[in-house]
Amino acid sequence: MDGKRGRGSLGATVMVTGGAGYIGSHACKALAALGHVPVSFDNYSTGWREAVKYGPAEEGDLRDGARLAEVLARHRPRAVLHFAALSDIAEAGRDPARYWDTNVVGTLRLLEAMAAAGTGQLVFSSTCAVYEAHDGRVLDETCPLGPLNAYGASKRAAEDLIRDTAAASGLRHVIFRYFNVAGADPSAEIGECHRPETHLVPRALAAAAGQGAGLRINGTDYPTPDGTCLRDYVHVCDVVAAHLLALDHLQRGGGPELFNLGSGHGHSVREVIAAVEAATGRSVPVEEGPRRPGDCAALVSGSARAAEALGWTPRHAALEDMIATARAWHEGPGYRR
Ligand SMILES: NC(=O)c1ccc[n+]([C@@H]2O[C@H](COP(=O)([O-])OP(=O)(O)OC[C@H]3O[C@@H](n4cnc5c(N)ncnc54)[C@H](O)[C@@H]3O)[C@@H](O)[C@H]2O)c1
Ligand SMILES: O=c1ccn([C@@H]2O[C@H](COP(=O)(O)OP(=O)(O)O[C@H]3O[C@H](CO)[C@@H](O)[C@H](O)[C@H]3O)[C@@H](O)[C@H]2O)c(=O)[nH]1
Repeated sequence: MDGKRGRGSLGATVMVTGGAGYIGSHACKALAALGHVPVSFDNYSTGWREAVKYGPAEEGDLRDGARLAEVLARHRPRAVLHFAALSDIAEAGRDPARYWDTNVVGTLRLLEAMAAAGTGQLVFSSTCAVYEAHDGRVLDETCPLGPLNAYGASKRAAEDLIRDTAAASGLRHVIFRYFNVAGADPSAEIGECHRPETHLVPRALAAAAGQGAGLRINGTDYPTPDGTCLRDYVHVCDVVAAHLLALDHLQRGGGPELFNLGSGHGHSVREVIAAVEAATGRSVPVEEGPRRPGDCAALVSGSARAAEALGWTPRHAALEDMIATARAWHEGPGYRR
């Protein structure tokens, strides 16, 4: 995995909240490959125990301040990568309180515990769902905030909480707003697996493999070239590489930063389906359904700021690369069927 772009000093302990999840497990693998010790902190609500295999596993809930304090005191990490969250856009619309509880209250508990333990570096996973809908326009970090949905609202609140806390305490932090993360570890050791799965790429792969009832396209009447939503897909290994660069930035004494992470290209739902069909040689059975609440027509990233400040460029920006690695994971022995 090419997380080796960010080097930093060897042997640092880094706490990874959500280390059993999709992106967090890839971060743990990349950290361990560089000689760091990734301590996963996870309650396994959407993640998997067997994905925690690159460092110590600490079971715990973000909202449990005493448990966080105990884990931070024992491992004394140099930094925290904070991935743990709930992130199902449709579910957030149905049950916003649960999202604010985990994503905002959980982040507050983490910040309190870090302050008490003297852990002074944080990298936070935010989302492009914090932006206002600007259909067709490339979104950079200066674009007005919406947010687009209740999930985005909880992430925006968590961002504000981090910024206010940092201003008062000197906590050094980097906030990343990811676009749509896709793909898998090229060795197919780990990958994306949620139950239920809501994300387009794994759902299309499952449909191509004849698993489940086929794929519903959420809306075909958007003002886009083929009527379906355009999203900016970014490879999970590129996202992780940016986190390693952020850790270097913080370790060098770098100040607070906010960066989008995307590949800079919009792909429609129909294009993703066609790419899955091309990769698998199988057709994806689809039905056309209504729009999904909380969606907008287009979300495409401008990531110039991360390139300039961190030297980050996506190395796997081609959709085919994301689908090939996701497919290898989906069809390989590690996938949970
Ligand atoms: N996947 C994407 O496309 C995407 C895009 C933008 C932002 N993000 C953000 O990136 C982060 C990681 O996303 P992911 O796709 O890996 O999600 P995921 O669901 O695979 O991983 C989240 C992990 O957090 C854990 N978790 C949830 N609530 C917890 C709690 N209260 N205490 C402890 N652990 C808890 C889960 O068990 C899981 O292992 C999230 O913050 C998400 O909002 C993801
Ligand atoms: O069965 C499906 C699944 C998805 N979609 C559509 O495909 C697009 C991508 O959806 P999905 O893969 O579910 O990702 P998002 O819901 O956009 O959410 C991801 O991307 C967001 C940024 O856009 C992040 O904020 C979230 O954390 C992350 O989960 C959207 O237009 C969906 O409506 C379908 O049409 N059918």
